[in-house]
Amino acid sequence: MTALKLVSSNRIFGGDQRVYSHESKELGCEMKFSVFLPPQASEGGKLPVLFWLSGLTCTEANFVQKAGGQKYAAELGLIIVCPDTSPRNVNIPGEDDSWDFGSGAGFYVDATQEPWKKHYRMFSYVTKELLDLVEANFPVNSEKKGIFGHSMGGHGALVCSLKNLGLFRSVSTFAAISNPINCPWGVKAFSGYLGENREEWKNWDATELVKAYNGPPLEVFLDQGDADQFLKENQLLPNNLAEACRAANFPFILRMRDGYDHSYFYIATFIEEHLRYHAERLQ
Ligand SMILES: N[C@@H](CCC(=O)N[C@@H](CS)C(=O)NCC(=O)O)C(=O)O
Repeated sequence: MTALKLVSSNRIFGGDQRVYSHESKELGCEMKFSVFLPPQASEGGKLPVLFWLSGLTCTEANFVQKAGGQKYAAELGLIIVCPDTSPRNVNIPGEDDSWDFGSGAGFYVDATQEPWKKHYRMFSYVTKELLDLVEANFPVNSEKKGIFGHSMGGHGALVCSLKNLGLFRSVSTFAAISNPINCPWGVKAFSGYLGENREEWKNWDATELVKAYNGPPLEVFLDQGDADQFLKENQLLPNNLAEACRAANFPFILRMRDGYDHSYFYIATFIEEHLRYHAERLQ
């Protein structure tokens, strides 16, 4: 396992907000991730861990700087790990050309298509390599893992939990891309990373995965602002996922938030509710 390099560490609410870098085998490049260690991390016990997956254009920094989650994670004794959203500087022609494909837009899938397939393996990176690194380096209770995310990262949280039966015990999303095979962002990303076979896309689509789910009991907490511009542009399609959950008897909570948009202002407003939700399920 590769060594972690400490990039920064700042005390906040009695815990430490850190950034680390490491050489990723899955992605074939140097990656950064952030980790919040609550005060309880220095008391010798093992703590629950949450993985936060960010949306398009983000890095490991957006959540820690804008969501305001540390205060509640410090109170609840939760470790929060935030990876970057794609490989970086891997010299693929055009990797930096769009904000919704390539750099900053890895979509948490394992690409099968040239020229992306060697590096764009964010699904395996998050659910195997990063998870192993976190368990080896921080005081984590490996029985108590949850995952949550925003927009593209909400899609990632759903897919990482629905495809890894039993790995994550709690899942929540803010403004998730809920049915990517039927929205412009998803069609663009899946065409590029996964090719033109739309049957294969279903293996990476939360709405389709819920229909086929055959794992241990799981509930998804879906959160959505009703003034979200991307909801209006049919990029998010939460009702398609809710409908699939209803039809499959898959437990879900859908909270619509009056007047909230897609931004981290919205996330900061409801982050406490999500962190308490995870803490309760990871007790
Ligand atoms: N770049 C896009 C917006 C992309 C966007 O809204 N990204 C969301 C995730 S999908 C985000 O979290 N942005 C970073 C931030 O708000 O800190 C635009 O200008 O329309």
